[in-house]
Amino acid sequence: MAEAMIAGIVQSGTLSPKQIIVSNRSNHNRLQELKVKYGIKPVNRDDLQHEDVDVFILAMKPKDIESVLTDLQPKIRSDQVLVSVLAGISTSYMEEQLQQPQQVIRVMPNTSSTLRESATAISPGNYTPFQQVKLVRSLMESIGETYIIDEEQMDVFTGIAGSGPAYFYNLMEHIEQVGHEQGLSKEMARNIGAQTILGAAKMMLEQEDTPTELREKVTSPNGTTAAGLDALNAHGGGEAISAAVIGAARRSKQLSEQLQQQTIVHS
Ligand SMILES: NC(=O)C1=CN([C@@H]2O[C@H](COP(=O)(O)OP(=O)(O)OC[C@H]3O[C@@H](n4cnc5c(N)ncnc54)[C@H](OP(=O)(O)O)[C@@H]3O)[C@@H](O)[C@H]2O)C=CC1
Ligand SMILES: O=C(O)[C@@H]1CCC=N1
Repeated sequence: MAEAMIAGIVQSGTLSPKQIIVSNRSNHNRLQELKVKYGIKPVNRDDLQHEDVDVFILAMKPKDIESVLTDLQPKIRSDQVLVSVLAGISTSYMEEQLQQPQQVIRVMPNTSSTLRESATAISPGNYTPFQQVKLVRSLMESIGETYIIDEEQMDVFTGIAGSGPAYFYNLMEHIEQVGHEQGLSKEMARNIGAQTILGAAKMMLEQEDTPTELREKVTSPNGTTAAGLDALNAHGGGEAISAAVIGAARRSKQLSEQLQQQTIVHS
């Protein structure tokens, strides 16, 4: 996810690559790869000059957050903003762990950040002034559309937009396969599938019509689309998508609850 954000931010010109300092746990080759590809500044974790950083963007796995915050806590000032992209990690959890009125912002981007087409949610914590929210929002705007939301909506946002690209890629895997089985080259099936998703997405964004109206305009009585939709519904197509969103949102909530329980056990 970090690479997707770096790619989008560098492309946008919002920051120069030299302003982006990238660190990780141990994979030096990966840092060098990012340096060659984007011109960012790689830094070993232990050599990071924390006082020089305006915005920390945390992009490790949720299971690693506790140790990262414990490590950061004595090294950061309360006016430095911590932005977390971690699924299921609440701002209140971060604030508690940091043991001072720390500026934190939770965001949920997606991998389409690479092409500056993310749908990114933003929820500030309790101690984050508006100016910092504005700053982080402008950074997130450089990788796509942004939405400031109540943090309680973050789980479902994650289920739709954070995880969502994978549902469409999964759909495309099926389209590629069935197109190929029915006589198209895989490349042709992939391209026409992707162009069809792109066209439908643009119709949704640029036309006033509801999804239902748009669907009905494609569907001639007793025609091909009706036959396709009947098959889709018979196989639980629509419900499957709802279940995917709910499953991902539930997992986001669960990640948060698990950490909260661990904190109670520790204290
Ligand atoms: N993938 C996605 O589409 C999205 C992911 N997210 C969130 O982004 C986060 C990262 O996911 P993803 O990019 O897939 O995961 P990856 O496993 O690809 O990346 C995790 C990175 O975190 C680094 N890391 C781990 N521990 C530390 C540490 N203590 N200090 C510094 N760096 C550390 C790892 O470094 P090393 O390799 O050296 O161990 C690695 O570079 C997750 O929390 C996820 O919820 C949010 C939105 C979308
Ligand atoms: O699968 C995950 O947990 C992360 C969060 C959203 C997308 N990927």
